Amino acid sequence: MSDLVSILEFEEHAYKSLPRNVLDYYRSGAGKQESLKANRASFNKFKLRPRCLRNVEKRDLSTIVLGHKVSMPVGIAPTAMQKMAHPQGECANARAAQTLGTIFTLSTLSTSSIEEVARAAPHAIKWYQLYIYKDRNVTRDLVMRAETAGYKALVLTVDAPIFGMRLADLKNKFSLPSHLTLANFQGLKATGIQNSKQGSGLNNYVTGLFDATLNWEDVKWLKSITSLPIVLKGILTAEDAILGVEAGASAIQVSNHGARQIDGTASSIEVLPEIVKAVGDKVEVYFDGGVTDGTDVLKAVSLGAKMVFVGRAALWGLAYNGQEGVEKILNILKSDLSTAMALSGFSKISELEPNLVVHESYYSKL
Ligand SMILES: Cc1cc2nc3c(=O)[nH]c(=O)nc-3n(C[C@H](O)[C@H](O)[C@H](O)COP(=O)(O)O)c2cc1C
Ligand SMILES: CCCCCCC(=O)C(=O)O
Repeated sequence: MSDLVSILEFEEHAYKSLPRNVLDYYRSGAGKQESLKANRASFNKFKLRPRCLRNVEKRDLSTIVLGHKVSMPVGIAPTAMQKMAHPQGECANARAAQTLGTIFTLSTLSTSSIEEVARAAPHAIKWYQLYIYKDRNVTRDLVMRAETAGYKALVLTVDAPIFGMRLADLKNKFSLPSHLTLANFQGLKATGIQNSKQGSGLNNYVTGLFDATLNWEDVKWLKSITSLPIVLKGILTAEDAILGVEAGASAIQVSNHGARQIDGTASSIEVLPEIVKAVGDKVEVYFDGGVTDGTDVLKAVSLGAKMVFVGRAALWGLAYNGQEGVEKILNILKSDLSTAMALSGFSKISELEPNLVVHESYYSKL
């Protein structure tokens, strides 16, 4: 059992143990990384208004997401190429989600295949994150494979028509190590991702294969080829959230992609209230970005997020010691959330309300 007690300690450990090009790929944001800093720092702009004397002895953190019961409103966001963190990569991460009874989202750019992950964690609630390829037959095939393997939702990432400006990756000529592959594409050449001669190998790959013409018609097309619910991930405005609902999305994931796409956006937590106000009565709203403890989760859920996802935190757990490390970070978030709920006067997730959280400006206006 590790003696690490917080996500930040797992992060510190990963900073010391991962090879530099891998660490830089995982930790970096785009551009000057202002949004990256804001994702974490902005949680402190929202203050809790804890209530007292409300019998919080027994607490239930479970909730229902797209019809599936999860043990807590914290799940795992898609992150690419997890075998760079640990040899068991996505399979270990998914098994940890299975142990904790929560959602694991598999990236299109995974180093374990759709089917391998399904076999490794048959009882986990698995969602499949989709990037749309220029060749729609490639995309259609991924969707069919995810359906057949028992994934319960498609998470369409909509904030990545092209690659963000990630300076460390450019400098490092980031490449996927030669012993690893993008496991969903065994038959396809992973154009440019390995052994990059110039710039980020991932950027070279994305520029060659991803479809920058992507638009709202493609969401309708996706809906026409699948019976799975569609989650739109990467929405940052009420306008797009409304278009998403009109296009048939079942849920909206508020996210700035861990601040890796465009720098200069507001933090995810600052954006959340706008999206909840626009579509929160029509579809489920999820959240990711900068979560490192239970009070972050408590604030996001109180502001209307049905589910909160962590990206980097799970990678730091994976880098520490695979499945066990991810279980540890999920358990930390769970017990931290339980404590934060008790100390705020709440026993059930469904009781959490916007009134528990105020923007810091509230106190200066009194
Ligand atoms: C190393 C890394 C790889 C990522 N890969 C993907 C991906 O393949 N697909 C995707 O939709 N989002 C991807 N994301 C974004 C995450 O799903 C999520 O939005 C973000 O990590 C949340 O912020 P956090 O890392 O602060 O928790 C990635 C993020 C990181 C850090
Ligand atoms: C067009 C963006 C593709 C990035 C692929 C992996 C990812 O989402 C990330 O590194 O972030």
